[in-house]
Order: sequence, then structure tokens, then C-alpha cells
Amino acid sequence: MKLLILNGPNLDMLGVREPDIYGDLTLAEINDYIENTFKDQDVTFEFFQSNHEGELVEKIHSTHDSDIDGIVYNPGAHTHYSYALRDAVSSVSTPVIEVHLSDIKSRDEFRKKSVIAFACEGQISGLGKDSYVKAIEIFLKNEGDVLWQRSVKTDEEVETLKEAQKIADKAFFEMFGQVKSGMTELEVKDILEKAMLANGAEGFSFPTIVGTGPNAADPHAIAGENVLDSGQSVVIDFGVIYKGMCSDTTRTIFVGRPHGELLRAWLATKDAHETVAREVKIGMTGKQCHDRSIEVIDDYGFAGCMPHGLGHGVGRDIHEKPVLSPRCRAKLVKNNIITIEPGVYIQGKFGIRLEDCGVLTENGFESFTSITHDLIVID
Ligand SMILES: O=C1C[C@@](O)(C(=O)O)C[C@@H](O)[C@@H]1O
Repeated sequence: MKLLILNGPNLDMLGVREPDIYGDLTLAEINDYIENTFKDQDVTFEFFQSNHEGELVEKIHSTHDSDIDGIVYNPGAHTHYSYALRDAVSSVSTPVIEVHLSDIKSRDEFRKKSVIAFACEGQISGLGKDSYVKAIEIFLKNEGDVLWQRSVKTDEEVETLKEAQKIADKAFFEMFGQVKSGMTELEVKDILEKAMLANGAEGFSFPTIVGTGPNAADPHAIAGENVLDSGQSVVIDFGVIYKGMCSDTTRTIFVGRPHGELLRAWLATKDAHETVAREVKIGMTGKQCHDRSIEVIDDYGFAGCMPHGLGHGVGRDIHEKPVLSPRCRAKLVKNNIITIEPGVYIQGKFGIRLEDCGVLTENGFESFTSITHDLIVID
């Protein structure tokens, strides 16, 4: 295992800097202590310190798809305000444990909050140089498996998400009864969002996506004045927030029965979805799940037509770990809540996506939604 020991601003001043709080060892001495403590174990270290936010962002990015298995990160004062570093941590699949020499919870008011903790697997604070040691031990004990505490949901969270999904399902059925060819994407979005709120949503997990025709070829399509027209697919990606948890669903509806390439793309998407939903199990990596969906889509002749990852974790945040993408080497565990959302997108023509959100149990993937996987066609 290879770990990056990453230190942020002013930690190069350890030894000199407020020794009553941070101790009298220099950073080089702490790094030696780490090396010595683990010299007989199967772990190597890279050490990096910077006083510059951008350099730290880039260092974190560089661990993505690299030989680094984890980061032990003391962000220094960035802990309390740097959303850029929090986003950097969220951007990579590398698991990160945040550490602090001092106990930040018992110090100044502004130090009590970490904006970075949210994106990390855990936080260890107040053990001096042993905060680093403890974090490394956690990595070693888990042997590279998912440490992602937040990605493992409690049974209560699973139940809440099922309730959230019921609201989303009801809203979809209500919307479906009203959608017709000739409406604009914005009109469809409006009907769906009103139905979500009427059924108990506290808000939306993300801006609802409604994309028709060529606009649907953008996985993040923004609803506009495009009109639903015969022969088109309409991608509708939506989610409710309920008791603080986010649901996430996508259905593609068709204006008139699809034919030719559009029908083939639909069959490829459905097959990719159902293959992974059937085969995914505890212990598979996010990459394996993603690759399996790509295999199926390629077999239908749509190689290169899915520009995004297969799915992601969902919970209090709409994008949580684990990420079902080529960069996720971590293994899935029981009570991960994940989305499976393959799609086929042909630029200038159409897009298709089929997404369910569900929980990973000992018996495999249990989808939360009751919305059909069959063709949904409107006139
Ligand atoms: O620079 C640091 C060091 C620190 O991260 C620690 O290790 O205790 C705590 C931070 O509040 C402070 O800004």
C-alpha cells in the first residue's frame, strides 16, 4: 500500500510554531516518526507539504488513477474555509482521512468546523503526531477496502430513502398522465417538480433534467424551450429531498414508438442496466461495475457512447461515494446506496438513460423504485 502524507499551510513551521499547541517536533521529524513506526509493515509513503492552495489541489488531483491508495491529510487552516480543497477531495476516488495535531473541537470557534471533513472518510484530531499514525493504521487495517463511513448507510437511512423514492415515483406517475407531444421541456419539468412538492418533497436533490431530441444527448441537459416531438427520446432525471435524504431516478420516455438506432440504443441501455443490477454484489469494485455496463453497450455497437460513470453513491448528498466509474478501485460493501445509470448518447441526435437508486444487500442490488423498465411511450 502507498499513502500520501499531505500537509497544508504553516505545517512547515512545526517545531517553531506555537509548540505548546502543536508540539516541538518539526514536520521532517514527524515524517521520520511515521516512517519508523511503519518500517516493518507493507506500506510506503510519499510526503508533500505546501503553503499554496492551488498546489495542494493539484497534488490531490494527481492521486486520481495513480498508485496512491490513500491520503492522510492535515489541511491546516484550509480545514476551516477551503471549498476548493474539499472539492478536490471529492473529485478523486482516492480515500482521504483528515488529521489534526491539536483537538480542533476544543479550540477557537472558527476551528471547530471543518469544511473538508464532509468529503473525507473520517477525521482524527488531537493526538499530536499520533493522529497521522492512527489514520495510517486505519488504512492498513482496511487493506484498501472502502473506508467510506458515510457511504455505508444505517437501516434507518435506507428506509428514509425508500420513502423518498416513493414520493419521486408518485410524482413521475402523475407527470406521465399529463405529458404530451408539443409540450416544452420546461413545461414537463414544471409539472414534475410541482408533483414532487405536492407529494411531500422538501426540495429537489438537484435541478431536474428534462432533455428532448438532440438536447438529451447532453447528460446534464438543461430544460428549455425545446418541444417534445414525434420520434424523440426525452430524458427525465429527477430527485426529491425527503428528511434530508436525496432520491435519484432517470427515465427516458419516447414520443411515439422508437425504431432503428434509437430502439437499439434503448435496448442497449436497458440491458446494461439490468445486467449490472443482476450481477453487482458486495466485494465488486466500482470499476468492475462500470466496465461491465460498457461491455454490454459496446456489444450493441455503441462503443464510446457513454461519456459518464455508471453511477454513484447517494445519501444526504446527491453525489457520495462509492463512485461506479473506472477510477474506483474500492470494493462495494453492504448498505452502500448506489445508482445504476447507464446511457447512450449520440451527439446531435438523441440521448437515453435508465437510472435506479437502491441498496446493496447480501442478496445483491435492491432497487427502490417501482417505475417500469419497459418502454414508456407517449403520443
Ligand atoms: O494549521 C493548523 C493545524 C491544525 O490543522 C492541526 O494540526 O491541529 C489545526 C488548524 O486549525 C490549524 O490552522
